[in-house]
Amino acid sequence: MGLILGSGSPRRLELLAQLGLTPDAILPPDIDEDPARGELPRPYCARIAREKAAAVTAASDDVVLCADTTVALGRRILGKPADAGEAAEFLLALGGRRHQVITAVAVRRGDRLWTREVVTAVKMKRLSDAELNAYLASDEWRGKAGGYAIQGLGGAFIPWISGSFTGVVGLPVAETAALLQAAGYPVYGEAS
Ligand SMILES: Cc1cn([C@H]2C[C@H](O)[C@@H](COP(=O)(O)OP(=O)(O)OP(=O)(O)O)O2)c(=O)[nH]c1=O
Repeated sequence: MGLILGSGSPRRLELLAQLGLTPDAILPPDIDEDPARGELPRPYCARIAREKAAAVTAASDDVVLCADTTVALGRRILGKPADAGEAAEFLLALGGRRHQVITAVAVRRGDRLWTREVVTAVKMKRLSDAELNAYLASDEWRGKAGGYAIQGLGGAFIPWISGSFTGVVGLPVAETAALLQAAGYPVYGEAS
């Protein structure tokens, strides 16, 4: 039985390492991540994680781990900003308010699938022009849902969260360990 990380996110690889796990292969899936018209953030995030898991080619006994992180501002889905202008728009919309960060995890073994959605409430302070400009110049917004990363410079804008810190970063480790165990993967060395 091999562990396949179906993700190109370096954060997910690091968070897996936090559990003491190293994947046997890293196979980032290539799927269309556009939301459907009117699709709400949580079902969208769960759907994308499932589609990622389905898109990874693996042997029937391999365990495939995929996830998707979506920032939700009310009913609005904030994906990865296309450019600095969009990142600025997201950060101005998020500042001074609470939003939700959803990470859906999907574990597949053969045709069996185990999934969890982890929702974390996050408060971002209202950003001054200097803070916004410094953050845009840092490039840390690139490739991050909602245009920020709590684990970097962006952490200075987050005075409060309620939920899973590792979920916000991209892979909630407690739930991931439970899903891998449910799929029979020996997280703590035990076979099943
Ligand atoms: C909100 C937030 C998101 N992110 C990142 C995690 C994810 O990598 C990214 C959301 O994009 P995803 O589409 O979830 O993942 P990805 O494209 O990086 O990788 P893959 O689809 O191959 O698994 O945003 C942070 O690193 N910190 C944060 O605080």
